[in-house]
Amino acid sequence: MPLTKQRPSVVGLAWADAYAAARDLPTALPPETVPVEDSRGRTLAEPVRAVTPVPAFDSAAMDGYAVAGPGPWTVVGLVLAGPMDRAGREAGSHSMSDKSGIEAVPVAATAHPGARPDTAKATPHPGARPGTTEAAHPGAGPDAADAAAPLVTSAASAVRLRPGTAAEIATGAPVPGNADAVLPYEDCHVGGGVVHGARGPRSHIRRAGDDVRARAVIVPAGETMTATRVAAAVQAGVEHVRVRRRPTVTLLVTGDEVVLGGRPGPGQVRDSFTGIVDAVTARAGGVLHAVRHVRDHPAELAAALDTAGADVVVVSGSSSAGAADHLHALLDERDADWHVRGVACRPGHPQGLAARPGGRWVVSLPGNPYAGLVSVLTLLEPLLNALAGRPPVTLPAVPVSGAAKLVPGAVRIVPVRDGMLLPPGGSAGLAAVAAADALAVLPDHWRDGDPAPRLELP
Ligand SMILES: Nc1nc2c(c(=O)[nH]1)N[C@H]1C(S)=C(S)[C@@H](COP(=O)(O)OP(=O)(O)OC[C@H]3O[C@@H](n4cnc5c(N)ncnc54)[C@H](O)[C@@H]3O)O[C@H]1N2
Ligand code: MOO
Repeated sequence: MPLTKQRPSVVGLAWADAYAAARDLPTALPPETVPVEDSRGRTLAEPVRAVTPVPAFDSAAMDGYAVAGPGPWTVVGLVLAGPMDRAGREAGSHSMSDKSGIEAVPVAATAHPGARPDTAKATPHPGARPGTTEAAHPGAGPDAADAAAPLVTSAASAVRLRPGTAAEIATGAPVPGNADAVLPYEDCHVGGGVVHGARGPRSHIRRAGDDVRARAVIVPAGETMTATRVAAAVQAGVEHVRVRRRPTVTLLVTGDEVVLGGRPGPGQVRDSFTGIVDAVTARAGGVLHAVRHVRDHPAELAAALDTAGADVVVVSGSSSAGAADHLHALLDERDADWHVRGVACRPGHPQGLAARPGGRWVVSLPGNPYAGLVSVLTLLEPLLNALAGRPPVTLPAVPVSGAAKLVPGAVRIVPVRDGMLLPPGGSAGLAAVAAADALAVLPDHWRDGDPAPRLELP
């Protein structure tokens, strides 16, 4: 850069105003519908509502016996977890006779091995209290498999137990209609096909809709989907969600001296920005579509700007006043609307944010790597958050300790670790910030121990 030009001074928009402009000016991209399984990291344009209640049906919370009326209870069958029509479809079905204690029930023609407690071997259930169980639960022995058909079904929602009867039941299986409770194996004992025990204070029945009612909001609009939220939505029968379109980013890496890969030769430097822009773009809900190297020639940069075809074009280098810095002139020629053109901060003051006609954005990063990182966090991240439809972020103010050389009329942005200032590096190096867990934005009135806005490092 020509040495005759004026020395750079820290002038420009206040840092907090620059951050707020990037965060508040853009409007969210339009919504689209995607399968819920693909929605992780996407921002909701509409709330996710339960399609089905959770649980979807009354189900057993414990392995044991579903009982109806006062005890003791004669065991009349076995209810397993599974598709509601599984037993009938797989094994053929018929109605249980009135003697069974169960009314109008489609049941399987073949018994589950060991389903009848009175034919089961006298082996205690592993979880049962010692001495309380004299007969076994399902799977007790092959002799039982040959026995006459008992109720073996998962269609228990259609099943109604008569008072004084019980159905052995698995956790998660649908509870027969008018069952009052499930007695866990541990709280009862079985002899001669009869369950003895007393109901405790809890029914051990999960009622349909206990967790979530149909149509209830599971995740509100504006929230970002996570793996946990996807799982909650899937559990409630959700198949598709309305999310904001992801903002797309193209990174134009300018500079004849910059190489995108390999070991730099004499006079060359290795690009520092691709990984940082990729990580922050993903964190903000966007997607880095393309990275292009652009030589220091105005026509080449002009062509790259005009063909980028992304919602946001990030240009590294070319932010300043040097003979090879063409970005500002090119954007002025293209009627760009500069919202930020220089920020009162150190490092990173030459950064900028412009809107091009047609709703596309340009973020200008200073070429010095630490300065560029500051600008990624000051302008690019809040811009992408807003385009992705995320709610505006108020940066946390976290106490910072140590000594810093403050900048009158501007902020100094410094690496911190566990709230302690680290020895500062220059604006061109990244080693100092590599030791940090965040950046602190120190105003010129900051004092040791004062809180300062915290920028999370990618
Ligand atoms: N006369 C003035 N000179 C400078 C000013 C000023 O206001 N007046 N500002 C200084 C500040 S502050 C910064 S920051 C830089 C900004 O420079 P540019 O954005 O124009 O970038 P370049 O001049 O192309 O490069 C600066 C420096 O960064 C290296 N660089 C560039 N791209 C990359 C990359 N992708 N990866 C790693 N390093 C990169 C480049 O090699 C240079 O060393 O201007 C000051 N000068
Ligand atoms: O601000 Mo420059 O961004 O000092 O290196």
